[in-house]
Amino acid sequence: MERWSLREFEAEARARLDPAHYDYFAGGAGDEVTVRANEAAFARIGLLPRVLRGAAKLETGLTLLGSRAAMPVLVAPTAFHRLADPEGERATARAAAAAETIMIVSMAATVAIEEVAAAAPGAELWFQLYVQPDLAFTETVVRRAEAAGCRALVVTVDSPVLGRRERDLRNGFHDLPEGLCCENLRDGDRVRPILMSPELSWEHLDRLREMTALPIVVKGVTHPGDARIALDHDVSAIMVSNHGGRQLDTVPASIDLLPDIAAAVGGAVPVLLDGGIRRGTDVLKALALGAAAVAVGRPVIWGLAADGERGASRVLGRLRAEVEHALTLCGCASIGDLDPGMVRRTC
Ligand SMILES: Cc1cc2nc3c(=O)[nH]c(=O)nc-3n(C[C@H](O)[C@H](O)[C@H](O)COP(=O)(O)O)c2cc1C
Ligand SMILES: O=C(O)C(=O)c1ccccc1
Repeated sequence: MERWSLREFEAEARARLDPAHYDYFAGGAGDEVTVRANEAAFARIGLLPRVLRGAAKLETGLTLLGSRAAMPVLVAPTAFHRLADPEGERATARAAAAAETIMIVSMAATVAIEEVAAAAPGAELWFQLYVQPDLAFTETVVRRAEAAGCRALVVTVDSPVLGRRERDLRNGFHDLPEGLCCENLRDGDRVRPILMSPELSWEHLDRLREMTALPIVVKGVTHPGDARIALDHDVSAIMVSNHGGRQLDTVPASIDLLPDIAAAVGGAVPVLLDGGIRRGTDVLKALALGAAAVAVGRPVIWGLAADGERGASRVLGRLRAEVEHALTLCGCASIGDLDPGMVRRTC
């Protein structure tokens, strides 16, 4: 099958995946209003290219919290990669290393963080954490991530409880198949369940701040007021995200939330964004509106399910090529040349 765009990988992945697993990856909460909004919102924003700027040499690289990335597109943390490919997160990490970008490894990975790091020596890895009510156990997970060489902690804060995903309920999908588990949750001879806790508060973030010297990224901020509070808690970056529409349904598209959050943060820390990025032009729109970089979730899974490590590599490579092409067409020599004046709301 020809794969000219990220969307074509989804069709191939769907044909190969167990339908219940496809639904788990693709689906979201409630009526999936937010899932659809994330992608649709990009189509309502236009790009205004600048001309005759003599931008010959292109530079798409950046440094984020001390990690180098060759493009402003990171791999978002997504769970259960071994449902998509037997190599699972090892394959994804190798693909991220080949694309010279950062992979945020999910706490719910089906390969242990140490093994992911060992499988992809060149990869820049960050670790996504759900703070567990048992802070001592949380600390053991943090220590593992540090020892494996992860360079930042991405703390997901949009999940005081898991979103209600009706596709999963309909399919009866609630457990990993025999032989797969969340390897980062091993505790002696058992594997703990990942707990979502409505009791989590900024105090837990402060405890985490004392626990580790790693930069902390808060993932799942949608309200500008929370972005301001996060700055008072010494976070190193803020990630605007509605969890790909999988938590609270009807949260607006993340790209539509970005301008207010970028204004609230005022450049104090980098603002990252995920949700609905499917094209290089989407990346440019997010950067023009104030994001330092974006992350992609589902497209990487579709690449992995379609063709393993090679598929994930191709997804990231295609996005990089699209970013370069769109930047050139916009008259930009680097991502720093993008500004809010280059985007226009079209409806
Ligand atoms: C199948 C799947 C699993 C996910 N698992 C996690 C997770 O373990 N931790 C987390 O913080 N976010 C998780 N997310 C959310 C992603 O990090 C990201 O916010 C979202 O996928 C971005 O939207 P996109 O898929 O449109 O790119 C998951 C998303 C998907 C689709
Ligand atoms: O499915 C998800 O979106 C997710 O974040 C998650 C949370 C806990 C375990 C597995 C996945």
